[in-house]
Amino acid sequence: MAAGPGIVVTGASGRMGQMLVRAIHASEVCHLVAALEREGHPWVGQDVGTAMGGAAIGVTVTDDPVAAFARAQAVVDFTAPAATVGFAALAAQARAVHVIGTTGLSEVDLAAISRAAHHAVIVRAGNMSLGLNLLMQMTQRVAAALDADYDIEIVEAHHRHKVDAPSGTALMLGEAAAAGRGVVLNEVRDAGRDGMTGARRRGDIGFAAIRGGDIVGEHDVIFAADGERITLRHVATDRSVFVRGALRAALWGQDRDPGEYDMLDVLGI
Ligand SMILES: NC(=O)C1=CN([C@@H]2O[C@H](COP(=O)(O)OP(=O)(O)OC[C@H]3O[C@@H](n4cnc5c(N)ncnc54)[C@H](OP(=O)(O)O)[C@@H]3O)[C@@H](O)[C@H]2O)C=CC1
Ligand SMILES: O=C(O)C1=N[C@H](C(=O)O)C[C@H](O)C1
Repeated sequence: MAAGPGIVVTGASGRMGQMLVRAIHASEVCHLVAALEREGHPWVGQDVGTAMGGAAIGVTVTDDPVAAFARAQAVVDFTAPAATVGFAALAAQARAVHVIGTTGLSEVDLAAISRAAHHAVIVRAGNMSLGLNLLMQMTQRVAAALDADYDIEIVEAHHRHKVDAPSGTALMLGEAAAAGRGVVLNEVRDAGRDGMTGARRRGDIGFAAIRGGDIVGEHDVIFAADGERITLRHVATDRSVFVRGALRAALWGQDRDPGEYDMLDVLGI
């Protein structure tokens, strides 16, 4: 008899997807009901274990989200914005908990996700690790304690394959800093400096992105004043921290009321 909630992994061939499939297959508190890939993907129709280069695990990769979600209690989704918005509506129809790790979502995407959350539980976070969510709280506290003499800059580094910037995590940290300071991030956000930018505007929150090699995810929040500087730093060295958080969210979301939640809710911090 399979243990715990049944979970669908979307984007099963991706960096996060493959780690999630392995973790759920090895878990004693949940089980894998389906591995989803897009139509035409070479893995569709193969056993997901074999497709990943290992032993068969008895779950065939499918391109049919409706049938997959109908058998699931949770959908764990680290894909791309267009896919995630579609999955949110389908997961809500199936009343499955939708755990969203996908970043790069637009305001329009977020509004669609909020609509889906009227009917089902959605847990969404740009970073699912415990350490980063703690750093977010610290960022808010430090920002609340300091005035705008302390320039806030957020520097993030990721692998060469990452397609969005600033990272979802950097934006979460920016929101936390803005909340601490009592301002609206969109009114003070300064991302992508290049050329004759002029001097830094007092009160802005700046973002800078580094892309290279296999960097998993590194974030610095810098509070720079005349004569001193504070740096809060989180370094992820292994994607397992995100996998752990996502599965914790999938379990936590069972039997909750419909709505939008984040990792602070899940972690209770
Ligand atoms: N919140 C968090 O803690 C974390 C968030 N992330 C985020 O998760 C996302 C995925 O990251 P990562 O695993 O590194 O990326 P990958 O590119 O390795 O994997 C993405 C997967 O999603 C699939 N996919 C993309 N578009 C669609 C679509 N329209 N329909 C169906 N499947 C689709 C891809 O398939 P195909 O190859 O066919 O395109 C691929 O299998 C990113 O947004 C990243 O920022 C990552 C780590 C942690
Ligand atoms: O794309 C990634 O890899 C990651 N994306 C997330 C983000 O955009 O912040 C989380 C993590 O940093 C890894």
